[in-house]
Formats: sequence, C-alpha cells, structure tokens
Amino acid sequence: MLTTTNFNINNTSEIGDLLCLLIHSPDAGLGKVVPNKAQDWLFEDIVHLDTIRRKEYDHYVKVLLYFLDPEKIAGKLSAIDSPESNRDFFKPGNAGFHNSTKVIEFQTLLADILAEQTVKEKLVAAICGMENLTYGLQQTLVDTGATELAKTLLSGFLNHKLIFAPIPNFIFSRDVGVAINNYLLISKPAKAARLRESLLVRYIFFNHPLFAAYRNNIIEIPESMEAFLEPIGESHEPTTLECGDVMVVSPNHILIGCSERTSTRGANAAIKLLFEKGVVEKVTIIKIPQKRNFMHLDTVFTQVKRNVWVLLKSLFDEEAVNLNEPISHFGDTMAKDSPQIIQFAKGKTNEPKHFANLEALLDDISRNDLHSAEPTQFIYSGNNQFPYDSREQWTDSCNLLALKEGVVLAYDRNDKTIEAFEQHGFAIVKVADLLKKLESGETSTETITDTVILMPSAELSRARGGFHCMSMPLLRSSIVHLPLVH
Ligand SMILES: NC(=O)NCCC[C@H](N)C(=O)O
Repeated sequence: MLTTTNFNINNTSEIGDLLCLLIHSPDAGLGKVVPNKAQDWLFEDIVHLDTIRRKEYDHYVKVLLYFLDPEKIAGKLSAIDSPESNRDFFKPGNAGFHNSTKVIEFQTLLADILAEQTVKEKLVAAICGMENLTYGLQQTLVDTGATELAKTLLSGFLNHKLIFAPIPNFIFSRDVGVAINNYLLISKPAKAARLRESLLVRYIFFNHPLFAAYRNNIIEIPESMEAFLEPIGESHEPTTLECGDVMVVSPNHILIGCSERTSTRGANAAIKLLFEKGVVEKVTIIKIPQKRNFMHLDTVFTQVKRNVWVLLKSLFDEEAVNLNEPISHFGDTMAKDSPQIIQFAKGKTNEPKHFANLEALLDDISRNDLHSAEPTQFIYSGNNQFPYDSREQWTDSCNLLALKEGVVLAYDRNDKTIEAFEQHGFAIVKVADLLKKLESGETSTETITDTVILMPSAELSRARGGFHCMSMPLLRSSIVHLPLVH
C-alpha cells in the first residue's frame, strides 16, 4: 500500500514548483489498439508500445523524478538503464518499481484498493455493469489477485483474451481529474472510450487511504434532470466535463473550456459547485470550437511563466473571423465556431465580464491575478507562421507542462514553436542531455531557469496529447499568496 506521512493536495497554479502529481505509464492496452477501433478509442493511428515506453515515456518518468523525488534516481541512472534491469524501475507492480510518493502511478493506487475485498467486489461489479459482462466473468474477476486484476481493468486482457476494450487514453491523466487548491474535481467524460478511467479514479479517490483526509473535498458533476429527460438527437446536450478543459491559474481563479468534450451544462454545474463550496472566487469560461483538433482547452494554450503563455494565435484572431464576409453574420456559424470568453465572479454571476480575445484574458491573469510586473509575452504555435501554426498545434506545441516557473516539457518535433521560444530567450535542451548533466552534477534542478526541455515524441504525439495532458498535478508551491475571501 502506497503510504507517506506528508501527502498534501494543494494545486494553486499552473507554474509553481511541481511537487506531486499522478501519472499513468503506457500499459499493455495501448499496444492493443486495432485499426478498426482506433477512432472509437480516440486514436488516429496505432502506436508502437515498446518505442513509446523505452524511447519516450521513460524519459518523462526520469525527468519528473529528478525534479520531484531525486532520491529515487540521482546517481542511479546507469543501473536503472542497464539491460539487466530490464526496465523494472518503470514497471508498476514489479518489485523493482520506483514506487515514488511524489510521482504517483495510478496503477499502483488501483492495485492497492483492489487488495480490499469489499472495494474489489464493488468496483468489479460496477465495471461489469458498464461493460455488460456475464455474471460468471464477474466471479472470475473477483477471484483474480489485485495486481493482475489492476492490469486487466486497464488493458482489457484476462489470460491473454480481450474481455473488454482497453483504456489507452489513461496516459492522459489530466483529463480524468483536477486538483483545484485542496479539492479534487472528477471528470464526467464526453467520450465513451474514457468512461472507465473516470470510474477507476472515482474509486481510487474515495477508497485509497492516501486521499482519506480529502474525502469531503471530492467534487463530482451530477447529471442534470433536463439533460437526461431530453430525447437523444441533434440538440441534446449531456452534462460533460473533461479536466483537460480546466486550468487552475491562481488560487482564486480557474478557467473552464467549453469544447468538444465539456458541455455548457457541464461547465454550468462546475461553476455552481465550485462557488457553493467556496473553492474559488472567479471562473472564466472559454468557448472554443467543438472540433477534434481543439478537443480540450489545454490543446490551445498553456502557461510557461507568470507573464509567458504559449498559444495558437489563429483561433482567437479577429482578422481570421472576417466580418466583411456575409457568412460571418449567419447565426449558426457565429455561435458554433467563434470563440467567446466570459468571466463569472462568485455572488455576481448575473454580471459576467467579457474578454475580446485570449490575449486580453491571459494578460489580465498575468497582471492582476499573478501580480506580474513584466510585460505579458505570447509565444505562438509554429511561430505564428502558416501552416506550421496549426500543424504544430496538432502535435501539441501548446500543451506544455511546467516543472517549475519557466521550465517546461515540450515535444521535440515542433520546430517552429521551439524557434519562437528561443527568440523569447529560452534555453533549449534535449532531455537525454539534461539527464546526463544532472547525473554528472554539471547542472541542478534548482539552478535551471527559462528552459524548454525537449522530449522525444514520434510515437507519443500520435496519441494526440502532450505532457500537460499526461499529468495530474496534486501539489505545487504557491506563487501568489491571497487571503481567501468568502
Ligand atoms: N488534455 C488533452 O488534450 N488530452 C489529450 C487526450 C487525447 C486522447 N486521445 C483523447 O482523444 O481523449
């Protein structure tokens, strides 16, 4: 059972020092995606599992551990990477697994809760109901050991036989839940392929001893009666919210994207719950087009420093929405595709504030929420050059994870965006080189500043998410101190 005496949840920004997060390493299910089901399972392509693990994701685990839990890794890299160790350090459930309490693996927590018989029976029943399995198979699953069962519930494989779909998108742990200050909000997925992930996380948060002190701070989005009484058809809008659409920009302010995945009903329910519980004082809704290439808000922009953001310019470009064209005035086109930004303050939801574009909102956050004294800087996807802007956004140029303010993980394939970072004074370093320098003592995580760490991405990027998507931060150091007003 993963335990630690100093486990805290307090996620108050996008850029404070990252101190604890939840991840899920690519499990066998990712390597079982078949072309026939790729689109239903939210993949445009099938990926090569061994490459994703060895050549890509392992670097992610190493760099995370170096920054968050150095004792696990510093001075041990050659042993960890030796052929004899057979990647044991990276395999959840294995004796040599790192078992970090700072870089926490979901699969470990799942196996832990399945060791408890009553939880195991309830969770297996819930999944069998969801997947429509036979009672006999339900019994077999209950009789399976916790470590093996955890693998089955993730990959769909039991004794080399596929019994239900894998959940290959669980590597994108961001989407399943988000810590907002010391609260945990759980997703209500729009896509069937992501439903089981949400169920597993619900069981983990409500049953794992690690989260015992936070049980009263777990927020779930209920379905609205209006939504389930509506006939399924074109105008039906279920209540959905995926957490890649939620960003905690300051302790009293979160952003919610209304997107392909988060419905206005989902956002509405979240706003009401967050204000009722006193979690935040301000929620800004950013409506983005309901399209695959902008599936979540964090595919369009992320934060790098309190005054630096990376974003796709064309999405909010007023010149791109040419009002001289008659079609731009057609009601439907306006409503469906034009982005909108509306800010609600607690107690004043009937007097929302509007922002003309994303830059105006982000500048307001930098200056007024985060008290930045420097001019706000915008780094654009593809250095704002067509067609690199949209090509690189598709491979997650805007989806960066800050390990600390100004130090971000990014895919190595987005050349023009990387060029833009260089022009803004950032150092660029390949992760393998950085790990070598950390291991030799030539550099340290404390002294590194304003740096983009380039991560190998040929396979990972084909799963359609970047490192922001691959992280669920639970604890960051505070970057602003606000008295909480209720
Ligand atoms: N926050 C994110 O944008 N997550 C990426 C999710 C990618 C995954 N294949 C999906 O379509 O849900």
